[in-house]
Amino acid sequence: MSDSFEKEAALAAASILLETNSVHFRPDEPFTFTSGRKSPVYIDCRRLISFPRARAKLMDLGTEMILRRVGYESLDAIAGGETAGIPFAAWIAERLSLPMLYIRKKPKGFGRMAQIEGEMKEGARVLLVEDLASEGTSKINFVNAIRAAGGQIGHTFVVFHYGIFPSSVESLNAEGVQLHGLTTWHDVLALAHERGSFTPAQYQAIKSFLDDPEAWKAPE
Ligand SMILES: O=P(O)(O)OC[C@H]1O[C@H](OP(=O)(O)OP(=O)(O)O)[C@H](O)[C@@H]1O
Ligand SMILES: O=C(O)c1cc(=O)[nH]c(=O)[nH]1
Repeated sequence: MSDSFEKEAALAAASILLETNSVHFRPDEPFTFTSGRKSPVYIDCRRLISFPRARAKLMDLGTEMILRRVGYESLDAIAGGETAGIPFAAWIAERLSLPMLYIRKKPKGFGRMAQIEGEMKEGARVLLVEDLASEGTSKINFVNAIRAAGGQIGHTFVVFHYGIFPSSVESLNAEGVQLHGLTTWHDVLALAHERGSFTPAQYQAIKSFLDDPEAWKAPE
């Protein structure tokens, strides 16, 4: 983290995720990611919508991060990724006084057959907003949809970025898209350790997954 704003943002977001019980650890019954990967940990950012003070703080920080990193006059629309990205995109669009869109995972199979909902002008500079990035698979799908519909995209914002899968940043960078996240697993784990949120055994197990997710094996 480069400056005091970024440090404050990372700490506040990590603290909110812990306080709202959005951080899950379940080694005996692993979670399945969108990519198909099995994992003993899962972050449920969808819960955040039910906590008005926490979500307002996160959206204030997110808006500030976007203004600092992307700019004040460099975006024409804010697009939420179906499903979890949609409410966050709405709150950020409101704060930035920009039009909002949402992007379906797949084109709707009937009606207009649209994948992008809302009015996206040809060449619009779109920010993709999502709740979270793990391996980046869903982001690439949404980026392709924005481009196929005539939009431009160079930035995506998430509340939480795993920060342990280099492929997430690399695959987006290869598409010319920068990923901006408020906080990562490194921030959450450090704060959880400081607060004693996990037992020493849980802490070690989570750390060993985060240090080397490829080596982690789900129980038979
Ligand atoms: O693959 P990544 O780009 O790293 O992001 C992981 C995605 O997985 C989750 O969505 P999920 O597919 O579970 O759908 P949902 O938003 O409809 O719950 C989450 O909301 C992210 O969008
Ligand atoms: O990769 C995913 O699908 C994923 C991971 C995670 O921790 N939380 C989530 O909502 N999705």
